[in-house]
Amino acid sequence: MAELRFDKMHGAGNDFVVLDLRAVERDIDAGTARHLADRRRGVGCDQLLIVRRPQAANSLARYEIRNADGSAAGQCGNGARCIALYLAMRGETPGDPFILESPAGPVETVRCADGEFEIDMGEPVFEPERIPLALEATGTRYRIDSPWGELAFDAASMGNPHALIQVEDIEQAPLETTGAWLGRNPVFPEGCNVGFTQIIDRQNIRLRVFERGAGETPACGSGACAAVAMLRRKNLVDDTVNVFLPGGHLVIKWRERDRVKMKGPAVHVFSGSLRWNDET
Ligand SMILES: N[C@H](CCC[C@H](N)C(=O)O)C(=O)O
Repeated sequence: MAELRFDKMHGAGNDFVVLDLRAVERDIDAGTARHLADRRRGVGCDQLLIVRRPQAANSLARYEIRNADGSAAGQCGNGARCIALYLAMRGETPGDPFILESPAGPVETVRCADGEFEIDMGEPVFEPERIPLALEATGTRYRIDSPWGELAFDAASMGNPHALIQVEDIEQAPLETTGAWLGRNPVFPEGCNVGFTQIIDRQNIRLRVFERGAGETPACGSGACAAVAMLRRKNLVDDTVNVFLPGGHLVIKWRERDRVKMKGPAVHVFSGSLRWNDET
């Protein structure tokens, strides 16, 4: 029998099981991740966040991400804020900005006066081969034939792949059909998180994301970063944008050729421990 202590947390409703494995270097395989993420047989979450000892001298901790389907992910914006809160709750964070190591590279974290966290999420990547996306843009967008007709989208990486489809009415966005279809289409060799956005004005957008390995989540931090960068690059929004997702509100800042800053909430819900027969 295995026993694991965990913390249940969320960032704008995107929920996580946090496992602090800094003292016990053990792997968490895809099957274990799926078990922990199972909302009936396990604890239940969109992603599993595994806290590891830092590798870089100037970082507080390293984190790994597993989606609910057990697949590994390269970045998790809402998760980064939750790890920052997790460390702050243990009195491990200094007053000034501190570095966390994500699979996509270092992210700098600041606790704001209102208790939220601002994370420097790094630079967005637009080159298709680095997303990766096996498609060339036609004009300023990518176009692909789908069962529902031609689909036009933008694409970028924040350390994980994102596509963005603009819609007139976010409530009617076809996440479970078009979103699911594009997210596992072979043009994205590693799959993709598919965002649907309705632009309200230059400082406000609505966003829903069908996430790779998790389905529609209440919020997606890296997806919000990618969406603002893609829209800013086409001069459809300003440098600072309120992103309204079903689970909450994030503030994203990006100037061309700069790093994306994301500000948002993090909540600790409960701690617990789980025993199960890990030979399953
Ligand atoms: N919810 C996360 C994204 C998880 C990314 C994962 N779905 C993938 O890239 O496979 C966020 O707040 O950024």
